[in-house]
Amino acid sequence: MIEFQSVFHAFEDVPVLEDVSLTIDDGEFVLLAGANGSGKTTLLRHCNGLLTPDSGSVLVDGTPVADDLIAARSRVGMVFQHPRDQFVAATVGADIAFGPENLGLEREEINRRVAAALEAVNMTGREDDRIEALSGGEQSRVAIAGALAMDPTHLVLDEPFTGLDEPARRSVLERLESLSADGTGILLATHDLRDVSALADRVIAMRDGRVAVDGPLEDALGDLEDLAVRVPDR
Ligand SMILES: Nc1ncnc2c1ncn2[C@@H]1O[C@H](COP(=O)(O)OP(=O)(O)OP(=O)(O)O)[C@@H](O)[C@H]1O
Repeated sequence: MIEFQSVFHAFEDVPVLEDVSLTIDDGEFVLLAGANGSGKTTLLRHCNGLLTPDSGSVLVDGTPVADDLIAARSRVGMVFQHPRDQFVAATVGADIAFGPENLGLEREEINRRVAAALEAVNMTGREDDRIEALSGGEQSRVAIAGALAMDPTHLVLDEPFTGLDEPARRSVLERLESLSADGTGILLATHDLRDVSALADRVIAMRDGRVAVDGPLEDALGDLEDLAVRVPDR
């Protein structure tokens, strides 16, 4: 479970998160919506300690993130909006293997996880490709694969479908759906709820750093339209 307890965060005295309280349960698939600048990325970066609250707490499975960063980072898989920030190796296979290697897993298990993660993003057999030679969409898929290979208990994704072609998007969505069914909590930030709405248990929408909407999508549609979020046709 990921829990925000009355979290405040400011950048240079400008408040960006104000009194954010929410819980993502295991196996719950939650969409995080809101206009540009409403605080989505800032919220996501608190889930594994990339940012720390000015006041309030963020807990992962009951432990404050700030008390055990390593535990939070092994439990919460993070996919950034700009995947270039995320790579640590020159080739696809080496990059995806990096996290599982740090967990001290056996080579056979690492190879299995890399292959499964590549399959999930429709890139089977691309282990030896150089990351810098990949297209933007392919790099996004490698970033998602890197998070999947950690087998995290929670996945936090910031606009993961930007630049993905249709087969890749569908493949990633299917993988997220099955992970959620198996108990992985998923928090996915997006401006566009149309593609993912069928999977989501709940939508949280931010307005000016505050949670403006939190509930099942069907209850929230009217409010979401006011928040510059693309919603499915009714
Ligand atoms: N490192 C930073 N330093 C100063 N201000 C920042 C920083 N990061 C974010 N902000 C500001 O915080 C506010 C919220 O930004 P954030 O990236 O969380 O919004 P967002 O909802 O994810 O937006 P988008 O939909 O455009 O990705 C913005 O006004 C932004 O300019």
